[in-house]
Amino acid sequence: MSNTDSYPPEFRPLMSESIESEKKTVERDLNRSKDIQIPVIDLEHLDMEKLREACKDWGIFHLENTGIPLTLVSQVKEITESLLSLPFEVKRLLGVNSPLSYYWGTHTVSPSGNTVERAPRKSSGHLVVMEEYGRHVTRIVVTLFEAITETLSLELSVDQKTSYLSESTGVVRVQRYPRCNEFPGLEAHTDSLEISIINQDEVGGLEFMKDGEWFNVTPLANSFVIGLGDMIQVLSDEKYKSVLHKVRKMMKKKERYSIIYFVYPDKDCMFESSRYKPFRFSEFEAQAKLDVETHGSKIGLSRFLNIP
Ligand SMILES: O=C(O)CCC(=O)C(=O)O
Ligand SMILES: [Fe+2]
Repeated sequence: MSNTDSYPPEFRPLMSESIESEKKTVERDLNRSKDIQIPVIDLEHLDMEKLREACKDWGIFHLENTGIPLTLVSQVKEITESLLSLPFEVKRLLGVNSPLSYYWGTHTVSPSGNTVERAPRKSSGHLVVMEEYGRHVTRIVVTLFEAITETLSLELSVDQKTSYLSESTGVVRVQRYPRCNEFPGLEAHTDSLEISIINQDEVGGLEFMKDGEWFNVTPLANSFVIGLGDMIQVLSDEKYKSVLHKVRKMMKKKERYSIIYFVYPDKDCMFESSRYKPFRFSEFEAQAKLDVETHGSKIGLSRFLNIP
């Protein structure tokens, strides 16, 4: 199926190129990230020691047995695909009052193609499904956050918990990466938040850095990928690290979809730790945004280091 029309005009020339020759593909494959088995955490039967190790040594892991009905996940995938495959002009022009936004490029990571438009609310049925999905991922992230703070022996009051992990900030973002040789892609970054829940499809392409090397996150059926963000790094006083990750630029066979849930601290939440100057989350966000606008990419936590 040719669905070039559903992509922004500036991406179409990249997509119409034929997928490069077998020889070039082999050369490129030699430079590819390595395969590795990341930890698999069972949410229903949480092994706290395994979780601690996954957070300390990896910052990224698969989460299984989450209690999300598989039919709900399939419905969310179907909605994602149907919304994103609408003609670009339709997505750009419709639904100005919709709560859904549409953008292309990587505006939170670098300013490339950062135009933000509104996308259509396709039907209220879609909204019901997305809300149900939102409730599940919120439940999962709250459970996981509590367990992570337990592995750190952090005793947080209810107010502190809801400030560090503010449920009302949660957002589900659906992303699509075209099938092509070289796409502007998602460059290496850490997420400016607590925890991300990534649902990547079977195409794969998510990569992360560990001990200075890039590795693939091989898709694992019926599970999610959990990534620790910058605020877990601060909260844990660097016992746990936010994971540097990116998405491969070349999708050889198929376009790729990912459905991600991001959840942030409250804007006023104060972070204090031995390594960083005290800051409010809103200050961190504003600095990250400014850095993306002025330097082309996020600088992140090193901006807040507590160097005497
Ligand atoms: O698409 C993905 O799998 C990851 C996306 C991501 O890391 C992000 O949007 O911050
Ligand atoms: Fe990310």
